[in-house]
Amino acid sequence: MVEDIKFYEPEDNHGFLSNFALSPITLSDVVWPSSEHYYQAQKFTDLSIQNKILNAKTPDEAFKISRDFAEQEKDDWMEVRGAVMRFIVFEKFRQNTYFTHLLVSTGDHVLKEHSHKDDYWGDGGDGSGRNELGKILMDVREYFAKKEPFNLVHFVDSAKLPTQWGTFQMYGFIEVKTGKEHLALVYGQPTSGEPTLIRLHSECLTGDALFSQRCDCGFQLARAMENIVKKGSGVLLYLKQEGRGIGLINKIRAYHLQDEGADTVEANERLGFAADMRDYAFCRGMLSFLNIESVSLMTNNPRKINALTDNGINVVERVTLQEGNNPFNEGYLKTKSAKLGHMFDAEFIK
Ligand SMILES: Nc1nc2c(ncn2[C@@H]2O[C@H](COP(=O)(O)OP(=O)(O)OP(=O)(O)O)[C@@H](O)[C@H]2O)c(=O)[nH]1
Ligand SMILES: [Zn+2]
Repeated sequence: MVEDIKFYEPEDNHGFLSNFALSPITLSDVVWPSSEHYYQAQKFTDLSIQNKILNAKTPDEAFKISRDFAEQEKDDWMEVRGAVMRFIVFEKFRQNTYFTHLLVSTGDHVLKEHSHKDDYWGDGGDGSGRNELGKILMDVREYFAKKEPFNLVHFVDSAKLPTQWGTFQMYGFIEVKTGKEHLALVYGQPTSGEPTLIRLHSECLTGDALFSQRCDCGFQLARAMENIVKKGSGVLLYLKQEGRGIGLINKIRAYHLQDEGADTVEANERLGFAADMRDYAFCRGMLSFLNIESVSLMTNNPRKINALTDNGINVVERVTLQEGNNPFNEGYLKTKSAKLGHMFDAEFIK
């Protein structure tokens, strides 16, 4: 059974669902610090009261000011309050895409405002309340859940990842279309407005974890993480695309054919696969969650540049990542250059 998500205090788990969560909303050039500020102010026609609430330092204060003037509430407030709430909750999420990602990532859990004080907007504390706010939030969620980029991945959780180069923050996502688990490793605080140094790294168990010298993956992974830490900030997307999308066991079959003389492209084709089965469209969801719109991309692979560009990410610069050439991957690197278009210096693959 899917458990209910109960929220109340903005600083607690799922607090972003509360109207008391700070989330600036701009309406006709006026910036409301929270949906609570806006909702409380709409109770009054008197502009001076509206302004007092607008300028309240906190949502709690906005609520208290509104109580102080309770006698001056609009006559029709009870009839219109539902529409006002629906409007401002929708705007809150429309204008705060990070919150929208979090909202959509709650999937199909029932959302409940767990309030002992309120049995209209909330659940009344004992579950008997109408939970009208929860219902509005679920309607808003349904609307955005179908829209890109929110429909691409669901964020699950985040934790620290200390490494030999520095401590990254690791974010876990589920790709909606396939159910695959992907990671984002974030180092430092990428500056908004500036391109972020990123790498899209396709999973390669043999290279990344088992020290294989058949490919260049493990060496590239290490260098990419080092480069990010040296720069002070950046993001590595670790993508569940083992074997260029054919999976680990099929990659072993492909390696077997390569042991017998096939190159990396021929081996895939003999197994009935395209040379490269990867699709990067969902990366836009992860980058949107992290608020990244323009990037310096560490890659030698022109397909990755095109995939991001096609998905609305501005690739400002390509950073080469030529690492780990050795006698065992010489043929592999040459084939990538000749058949897959990888951009290597002649020196690197000679
Ligand atoms: N099918 C198949 N996959 C391979 C082979 N060697 C490595 N891979 C996979 O290829 C992916 C890495 O892709 P690469 O083409 O090396 O490099 P790239 O990531 O596309 O491009 P760069 O950004 O330049 O590194 C990983 O998923 C590996 O598991 C192989 O011989 N056959
Ligand atoms: Zn590899």
